[in-house]
Amino acid sequence: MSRRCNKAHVCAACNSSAQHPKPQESIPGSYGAPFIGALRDRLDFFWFQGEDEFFRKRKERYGSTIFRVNFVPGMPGIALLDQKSYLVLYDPTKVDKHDTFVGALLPKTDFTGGYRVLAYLDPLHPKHAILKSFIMELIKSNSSRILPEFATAFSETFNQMETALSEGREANFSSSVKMLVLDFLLRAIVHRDPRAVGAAALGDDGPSLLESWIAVQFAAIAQAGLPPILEEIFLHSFPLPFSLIRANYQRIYSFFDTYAIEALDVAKERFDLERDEATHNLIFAIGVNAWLGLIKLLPSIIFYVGKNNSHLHDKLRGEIRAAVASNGGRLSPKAIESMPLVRSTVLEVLRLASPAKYQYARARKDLIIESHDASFVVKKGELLCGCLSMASRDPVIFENPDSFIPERFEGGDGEKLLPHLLWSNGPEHLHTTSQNKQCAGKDLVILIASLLLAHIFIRYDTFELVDQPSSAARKPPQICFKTLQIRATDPTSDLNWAQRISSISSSDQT
Ligand code: HEM
Ligand SMILES: CC/C=C\C[C@@H](/C=C/C=C\CCCCCCCC(=O)O)OO
Repeated sequence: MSRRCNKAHVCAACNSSAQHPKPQESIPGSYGAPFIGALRDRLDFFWFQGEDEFFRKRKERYGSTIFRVNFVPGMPGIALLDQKSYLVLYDPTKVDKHDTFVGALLPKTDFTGGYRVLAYLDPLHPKHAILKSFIMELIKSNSSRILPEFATAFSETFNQMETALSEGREANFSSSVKMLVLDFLLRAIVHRDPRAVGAAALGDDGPSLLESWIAVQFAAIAQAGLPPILEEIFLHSFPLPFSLIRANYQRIYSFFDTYAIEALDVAKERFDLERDEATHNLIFAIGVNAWLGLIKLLPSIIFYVGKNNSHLHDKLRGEIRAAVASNGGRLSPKAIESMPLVRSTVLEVLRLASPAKYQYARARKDLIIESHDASFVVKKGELLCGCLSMASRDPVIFENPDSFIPERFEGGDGEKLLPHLLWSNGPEHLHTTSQNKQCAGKDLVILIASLLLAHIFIRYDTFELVDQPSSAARKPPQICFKTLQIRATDPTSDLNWAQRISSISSSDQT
């Protein structure tokens, strides 16, 4: 339940109709001396403070959730850290999303076949609606494949997890999720198993090919876990050339060009897209938009549920198994819709750990932007940067903003918070369209994350995670299973529950 503001202003959070405050003289903060200021901020961001402290310290120093600062790799902009100012990023009459997918960082189009792909286009661009509609159509037309293909990929992965644990090896989900998600996406949307024998097969190389293409393309803002001096000199100081990964990208392109036959036919016949442009857009949508987001989100789901095991596991297990049982033992779309705690848990993880941490845009005209207690003038063309992890913890909106509360989004009070859940580049209660920049996979993401939890608590009674070593602070945490407590076989069937559910899901088209 959001708390009432007690400040004199128009606030989206408490909907009061008080007078707008007069815009303050200037936005607090500074960019520092040319080059030096940007370098200092970059070193603070990556090394001396880290992302969270970087913004938290400046918010306290300036006494404002809106301030000027240099964003990595070195672009001056205006940070938006509260839920009120953040909403300007979603107003196409006020902001221009052209070439702001990763702020002012603009990888060469060599990485995407010479095209500026969908994620970099403003909704007013003539190609935006066509390309967005193409991706949305692929998700919609493959909806019947989502549940069975996820069930198969899940089962393959967790058979490996169980084998690793039984042999005393590490059961690293952060690593195995990369193949799980890629297998699932390519089988469901491209209709081709990446490891099926063929001239353009990816084999087991899919994840590493994608990682190399992403790492070089976005090196300037990546954190590779190298020693600071090496990372600063070789990754953050100048753009890396496409030639470093040309051969790898060619393999990815060949796979899609050879096997994405139905998808590329849809591109041509329904949207009149040339094959080459459609292929590069499809690769980016699957490889960056979908795969990169999901391989970060799914381990976070496991981490947050795993670290809160005991009572939450009992409640999730009870809800999931009851929903499946009341749907004829089928993990059907209807069963998924009967899991309010699963959905709320997924939304809470997306609030606390959204994989897309920043949203950028440029002021389309001179603007007044407002926080909960101040307003400022922004000049046309200035870069705005929404810091999602701060806005998602706005204390004006969320009770106990830093706490993981799996029930937070359940029931009537939970529904009232949906306008403040911003992970998909738009409020959760609104919908993706070809005219906005909200995530094309918004509903698919929540379905996939819900399926992960459902399959976990169908196959296992509970699980434990290996504690994170503190020394791994700078690298992304590795989520590893310590135990997977398999559910007892069902006495009424010669199949155990996991096998039953997988077989039913694969044949279940309802
Ligand atoms: C956890 C996973 C995901 C997260 C956190 C996420 C989040 C986002 C965000 C924040 C944006 C807007 C980026 C910007 O313009 O600033 C976006 C755009 C997009 N997402 Fe996702 N997404 C995820 C998964 C997916 C999936 C599974 C798909 C399916 C193909 C997808 C397709 C897209 C596309 C095509 C766009 C560009 C939309 C446009 O430019 O209008 N995403 N996503
Ligand atoms: C991290 C991707 C999360 C969700 C995908 C989403 C939108 C992403 C917006 C910006 C991410 C740009 C890629 C940055 C990669 C940096 C290297 C790394 O962290 O691995 O689209 O659906």
